[in-house]
Amino acid sequence: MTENWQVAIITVFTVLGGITIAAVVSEVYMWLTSSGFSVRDKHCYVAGGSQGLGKAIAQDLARRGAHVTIVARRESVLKEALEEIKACAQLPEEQKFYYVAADLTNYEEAVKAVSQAVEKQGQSIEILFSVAGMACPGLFVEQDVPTLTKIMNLNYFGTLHTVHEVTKRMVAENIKGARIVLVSSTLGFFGLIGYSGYCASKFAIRGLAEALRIELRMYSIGVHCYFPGTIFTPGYESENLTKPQITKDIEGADEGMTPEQCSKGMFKGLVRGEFAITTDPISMLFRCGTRGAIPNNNFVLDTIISGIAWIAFIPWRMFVDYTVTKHAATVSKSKNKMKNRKSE
Ligand SMILES: NC(=O)C1=CN([C@@H]2O[C@H](COP(=O)(O)OP(=O)(O)OC[C@H]3O[C@@H](n4cnc5c(N)ncnc54)[C@H](OP(=O)(O)O)[C@@H]3O)[C@@H](O)[C@H]2O)C=CC1
Ligand SMILES: CCCCCCCCCCCCCCCC(=O)[C@@H](N)CO
Repeated sequence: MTENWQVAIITVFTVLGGITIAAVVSEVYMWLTSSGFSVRDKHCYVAGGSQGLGKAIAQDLARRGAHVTIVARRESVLKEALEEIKACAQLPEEQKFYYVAADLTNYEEAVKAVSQAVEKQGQSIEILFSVAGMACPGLFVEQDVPTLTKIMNLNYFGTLHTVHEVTKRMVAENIKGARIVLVSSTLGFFGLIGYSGYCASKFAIRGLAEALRIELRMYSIGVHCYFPGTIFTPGYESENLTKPQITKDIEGADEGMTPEQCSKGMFKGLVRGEFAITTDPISMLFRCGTRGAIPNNNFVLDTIISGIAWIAFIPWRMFVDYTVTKHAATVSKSKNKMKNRKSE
């Protein structure tokens, strides 16, 4: 006769086995439906490619045999970066590398940059990486509206200008294997103190990417969105100059990655055919927990992780809310002290 404990063991193994098989089937499904991500001989346009994440992506593109154009404002930085990118070329004799200096927040300049890149390369843009972005953290009431607008102007409208121009050309020229890769942030999944303007801009990119993923199927243009956590870049160093201490304290839980690690992980996701790409565990947890109707990267694992996330979000919320409340009490205490000192 089968004992109860035997039934229990058999049940556990059947469930675990079932989950494993389903996860493997989901993986095979991803593999079958992904058309890969070949950049060889293709014109890849990297907006914001002169430093940080954009430069690391451009270097990986060079290693994979692409023709690369990088775009940013400062010509001296572009020049130096281009040499570093060229040095990574897989086939230095055949690959072409150019830079275009432009301020992408200006629509006319963004459009002109695209046509200059196409002219220089003598080849239409087949893959677009829209990476240029900035964070200018601060407490909402201490920041002025022009600062908050500046963030949106680069992160959202800068992205929009280039994406719109490049997409129109891809459609008109019926480019085969065309892809658009947008860069949001883990803060495109959830809000955080000190990042109000930034979160809004990165949520906007997620919205744009989700809608375009569906719409651009009409023209067989693949759309992907990358959601990185902390990356150690020049941009990260400058955002730290204005970042409130409380924001630093909370985000300290995020280990951070180098731009090279991020780019490598992003390409892995692109090759797997993922729409929403994450490369660190915290961003993965928030991707699954806030996935809405976006495509899964593995139906079974994402569903299990989303369940874990919804439970993990409870202590997370308690922690951030408590930290902010405690911070408010400290601030008002020190304000009172100052007042008393003045009146003495
Ligand atoms: N670093 C981080 O912790 C994280 C970053 N991200 C996102 O990743 C992306 C890259 O970030 P990161 O590498 O840190 O940024 P960096 O500031 O290091 O690099 C930004 C790049 O964009 C260019 N750029 C900035 N403004 C403009 C403009 N108006 N017109 C044209 N080009 C411009 C810069 O060149 P120039 O100044 O010469 O114009 C540079 O090449 C951003 O979208 C960012 O929001 C997401 C999550 C975390
Ligand atoms: C449920 C479990 C919770 C686990 C702990 C979470 C830790 C908080 C992570 C906050 C990370 C913020 C990264 C910002 C990246 C970015 O976009 C800016 N650097 C702008 O460039």
